[in-house]
Amino acid sequence: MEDYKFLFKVVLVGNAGVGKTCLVRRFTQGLFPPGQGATIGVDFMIKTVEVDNQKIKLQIWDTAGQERFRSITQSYYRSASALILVYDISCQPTFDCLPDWLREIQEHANSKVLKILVGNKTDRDDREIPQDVGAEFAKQHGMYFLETSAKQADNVERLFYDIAAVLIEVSRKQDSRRYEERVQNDLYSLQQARTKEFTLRSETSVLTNLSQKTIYHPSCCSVGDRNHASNVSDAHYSDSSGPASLASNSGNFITQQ
Ligand SMILES: Nc1nc2c(ncn2[C@@H]2O[C@H](COP(=O)(O)OP(=O)(O)OP(=O)(O)O)[C@@H](O)[C@H]2O)c(=O)[nH]1
Repeated sequence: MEDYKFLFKVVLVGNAGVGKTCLVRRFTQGLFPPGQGATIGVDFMIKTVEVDNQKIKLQIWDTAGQERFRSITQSYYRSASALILVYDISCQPTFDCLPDWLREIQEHANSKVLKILVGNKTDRDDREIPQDVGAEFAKQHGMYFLETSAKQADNVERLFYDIAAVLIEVSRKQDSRRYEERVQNDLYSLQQARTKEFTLRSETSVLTNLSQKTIYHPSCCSVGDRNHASNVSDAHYSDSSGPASLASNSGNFITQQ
């Protein structure tokens, strides 16, 4: 049986030809495939990594960038833990399309999905999008940012390991939030139960006091003036809400020590 502590689904999206498949194959198989053909629909690969001595299984979904597959690929966004949005640093149109991709993501992915912007093909010397422009775009849209080269294996391992590390952190926080909520709920129930028990006990003790030891003094009497005291059975109070409102009655109720 495979032992792993976490399983995360990571989905790559972005224009056709930006290098999504090459990034996945570089990471999972350690190679840069020559003459990589276009992806048809979706493809997936699995790689188990180790972060903080824990085995993490990454299920990596490589989607086709071509428009005609869009309705198929969109359906894979929903259950993704992380979405990697890739553009080609040497191809301006792939960067210009990013807002459209973000709209797609917003429409079809979970609102809490981890989003990572990747500028691929840094090995090329015909760069069209400066690094700081990519970084600024990522910042504006609450995304992590990294530039990579699938060809030269630059930052590819780092990309997936960083994602795994962040997802573990997010998952731990969710676990501890869930744990805190559970503790809060338990504490609340306990408190409710205690309050109920306490109210019952105080009601019982007030009633016991009333029936056994409490004497009534009209408000003109001084406390302890036993000459005016009568047994509780003579005490009258008009508030039908019972023992809890006794203290506010005009007469003084004094408990004999
Ligand atoms: N120079 C360079 N070329 C790359 C790099 N990554 C991918 N390529 C090339 O870019 C082309 C497209 O790569 P793919 O990985 O098929 O691109 P894709 O984004 O998966 O494309 P679709 O499957 O059509 O969506 C191929 O010719 C790759 O050899 C890179 O880091 N550097």
